[in-house]
Amino acid sequence: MIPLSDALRSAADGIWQAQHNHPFVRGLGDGSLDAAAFRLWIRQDYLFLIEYSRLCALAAARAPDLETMRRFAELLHETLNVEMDLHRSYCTELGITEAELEREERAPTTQGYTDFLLRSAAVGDFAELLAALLPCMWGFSEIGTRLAETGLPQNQGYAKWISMYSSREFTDLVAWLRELTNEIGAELSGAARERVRNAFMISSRYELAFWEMAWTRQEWPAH
Ligand SMILES: Cc1ncc(CN)c(N)n1
Repeated sequence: MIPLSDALRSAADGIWQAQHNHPFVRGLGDGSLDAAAFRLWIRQDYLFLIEYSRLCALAAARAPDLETMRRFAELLHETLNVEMDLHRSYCTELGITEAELEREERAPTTQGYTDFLLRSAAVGDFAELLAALLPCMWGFSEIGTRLAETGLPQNQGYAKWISMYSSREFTDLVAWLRELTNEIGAELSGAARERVRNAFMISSRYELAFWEMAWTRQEWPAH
């Protein structure tokens, strides 16, 4: 039987291709992305990563064995310290202050996506949690790798973004997550496989919606 991660990637191919073709992603790749769209993305993604860290912590807590627990603890550490550090350094460069970040509220897409991820972790089984998390890691890795293959843009900030998500560490984490998904997938019944597929599709749609949110600058009036 086809490994579960390949089956999921294939089911979501249309959504993933739309991400590769999205003007925000293309603009990162060729350096033409409007700085205002990137600023909005950074602020919202910082809020996303706080909730995503909770998801990694829940994944560690619900992991079926010690090795998986250790790997999710590592992913949590990487997210809180490496990935969020990158965002903090962008904020400094772009003149976004800590106070501004603290005032930032989750836009509906960020809210919907993070609520979905944490709901999957709270009421789904471990396989659903994993399927909801997988597009977050794999999608960024695939995008970063493809953009790196076409050469880094002149814009240093966007080049740094691409280097982070195409890095060896990030690619290795995705390879491990895919392996874990394939192992767990081999044991799943038909109904459980369907729930896993649903979770993967929903996260993939939210990934696409997240680029769109930043591209169309879905900002909300401060109250
Ligand atoms: C929305 C989103 N999805 C995934 C990633 C990669 N951790 C991210 N930074 N932001």
